[in-house]
Formats: sequence, C-alpha cells, structure tokens
Amino acid sequence: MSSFSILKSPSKPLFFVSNQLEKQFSASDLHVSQFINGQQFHKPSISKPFTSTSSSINKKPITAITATQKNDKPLSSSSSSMSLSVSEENLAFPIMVNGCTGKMGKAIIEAGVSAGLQVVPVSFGSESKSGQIVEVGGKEIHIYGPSRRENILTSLLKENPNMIVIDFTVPATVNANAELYSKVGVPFVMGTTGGDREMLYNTVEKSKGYAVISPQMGKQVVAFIAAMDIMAEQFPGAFSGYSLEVIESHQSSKLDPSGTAKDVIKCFQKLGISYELDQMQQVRDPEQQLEMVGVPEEHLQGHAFHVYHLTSPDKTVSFEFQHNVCGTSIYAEGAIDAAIFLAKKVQSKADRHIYSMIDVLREGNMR
Ligand SMILES: NC(=O)C1=CN([C@@H]2O[C@H](COP(=O)(O)OP(=O)(O)OC[C@H]3O[C@@H](n4cnc5c(N)ncnc54)[C@H](O)[C@@H]3O)[C@@H](O)[C@H]2O)C=CC1
Ligand SMILES: O=C(O)C1=N[C@H](C(=O)O)C[C@H](O)C1
Repeated sequence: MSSFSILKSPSKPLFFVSNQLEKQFSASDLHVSQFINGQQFHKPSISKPFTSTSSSINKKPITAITATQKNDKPLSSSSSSMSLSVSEENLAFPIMVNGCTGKMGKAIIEAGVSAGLQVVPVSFGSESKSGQIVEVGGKEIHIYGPSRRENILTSLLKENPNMIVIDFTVPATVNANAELYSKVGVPFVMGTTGGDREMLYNTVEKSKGYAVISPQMGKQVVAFIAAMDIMAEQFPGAFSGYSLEVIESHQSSKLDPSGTAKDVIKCFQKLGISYELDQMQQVRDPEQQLEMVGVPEEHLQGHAFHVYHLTSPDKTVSFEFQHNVCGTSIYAEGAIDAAIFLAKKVQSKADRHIYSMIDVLREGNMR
C-alpha cells in the first residue's frame, strides 16, 4: 500500500483543530519549498502539497471554540456540572495581565472581563511602552517597563492578596519575570514561550510557588498533546525507524520557534523517532503561508498551523497529525481557565508546585 492511499483515504488528518478568528523569516524559501515538495510529505503530482491541508482548513472540519459559541455562551455561565463559573465558585479574583498590549494580552483581558474577573490597572510591558496608559477591554491600564517591577508587584499583591498574574510577553523576559513572580510570591500563569525552560522550571520549583506553565493553552490542543504523551508512555519505541517532518507556521512577528511543536516532538522522540529540534521547519513568510500552507489571508497576522508527518522506513506507511488555529480565543479562554484553576489551588491550600495545562484539563477545570 502506498503512503498516498493512507493519506488520501481518510483525506483528513487524524487530528485537526481549527478555530475562527487573529519577523523574522527563519526558514529560507528554498528550504521550505524543498521540504514542502518533498516526495514523502504529499503526493508528488500535487504542486501545492499543502492544498489537501488547506482544503480541509477551508472546510473547517472541527471548529474548536468559535466567536459565535463564545457569544452564545458567556464565559461566566456554567455549561456543565464540571465547568466553572467564577461567581458560583466565589472566585472573583483579580488578574494582572503582563504584555497587555500584545495580541494575547488583549484577548486575555477581554476573556477575563467576560468571565467576571477583575483586571488590575497595571501591566508590565516593554521599555518603549513604559509610562503609557492604554485602554484594553474597556479598562485603562498603566504600563510599567523593566525597572521598579519588584516594588510595584509587591504593592499590588498587598492590595490584591488573591491576585493571579498572567504572563504573555516575550521569550527574552520569561526567566526574569518568573524569577520576579517567584520572589514576590505571586501565583502565575506563564503562557510565554521560549527563554531557558529548564531554568524557568528550576526557579519556580525552588521557590515552592504556585504556577501553571504551558506553551499551549488551547484545550483541544492540550488534549492532543496529552494523548500523544500517553501513547509515548504506553508504547515507547513504537515508531522506531520512522522519519518525521514538522512544519509550523505562525505570524511573521513571532520571535521563537513553536513551543507547542517542541513538546509534541518530545513525544515522537519517546516513540522512538530520531529528530532534532533544529530540523523543525518554521514558516514566517506571509506569501508562503498563503500559497503553500493555506492560511486564510485574514489570519496571516495571527495563526498557528502545525503539521507532523511520519513515514515508515520502507515508505509504505505514513501518518499525519495537524492542529491549525486562527486567532487567539482558544488560548485566551484556556489561560483564564488556568488562572481559575490556580486560584482554586491557592484557596484550597493545595500542593505548591508547577502545574501543567494537562493538570488543568484533567481536573475538568476548562469550560
Ligand atoms: N501558551 C499559549 O497558548 C500561547 C503562547 N503564546 C506566546 O505568548 C507570547 C506573546 O504572544 P503575542 O501576544 O502573540 O505577542 P505580541 O508580540 O503580540 O505581544 C507581546 C507583548 O509583550 C510586551 N513586551 C515586550 N517586551 C516586554 C518586556 N520586556 N516585559 C514585558 N512585556 C514585554 C509587548 O509590549 C507586547 O505587549 C509569545 O511568547 C507567544 O509564543 C502565544 C499564543 C498562545
Ligand atoms: O506565538 C504564538 O502565536 C503561539 N505560540 C505558542 C507556541 O509557540 O507554541 C502557541 C501557539 O502555537 C501560538
């Protein structure tokens, strides 16, 4: 059986997440097109191999959380016995959103306000934005640059003892921010990717603080990673000898490689596949995203498309997994779920340690 029949017959990848609604070009044109036109990846006669992907994308096979769903079902209303309503749980705690002028910061403030949370009117931002007062989600927020953060955070926490910090800033500041939150003792959700991840975990572990850290907050994508992790644990080496190709496409402003793909690749490595992180193909060029990846034009400035393609040593078997997200709502809602989860942990004096989004998902704390 050829790999094409396996790819073609289901015609859709095994996993596919699409969500409606959101510079550095790091892979050379040549490299990407060589890869995309690679014989193992898709049927060679298809001149734009991502077409099968993009047609699925355009058909929107699974819509994770759409703006319509969000509007139909306010975040503060309980949708099942498992789900959380902030008011029901008496958990209307304040959040401080760092990076509030960014794509994620804005989306989180809006999601937080919808969930009935208070947003403190202070945010840590870049040096260039320091001193500005911005309006986000109908709230006026004062931006503070990198200096005097410890004093500011200490006073804020004194005034808002139940406060949870949500950080969606930039890779360059992940470690310093985590150190600060740990030193001051404020529970935090770290959605920012990159930085030195080992150091990040060590810092927080040593401080014995409360945190949720995850490069991926989207509930359905988290469930996919959890499933891959379970597969890797249960069947280590099951894909030994298979080759792996990974393409991730994000808006051109993204500063680092996909943190989510790095986590998924770790699962493939446990499954026996030999793959180095620097083999991952990053697409940041909008033209390629339109032409080859099939990103809808309106989402060029905010998308996260991932494809993982596995091929057996004799090339007779192949697998393909995808998770393709447009916009930010899936992450913003997940980040608010993580903050609610953390607030409950603090309130119930649960173990002080680093939780993952899989923990959040497992406890049914995602609405
Ligand atoms: N965990 C998840 O599910 C997701 C994680 N992300 C990650 O979140 C981060 C932010 O993403 P976007 O909002 O798309 O980026 P963005 O570029 O739109 O926003 C970045 C924000 O950080 C601020 N900033 C810059 N330097 C800073 C500093 N030194 N201290 C504090 N703030 C600073 C900027 O002013 C801006 O407000 C990235 O690392 C991205 O990979 C993004 C989407 C989902
Ligand atoms: O920067 C983004 O946009 C995203 N970053 C996260 C990552 O690097 O994994 C999550 C998602 O891919 C969106």
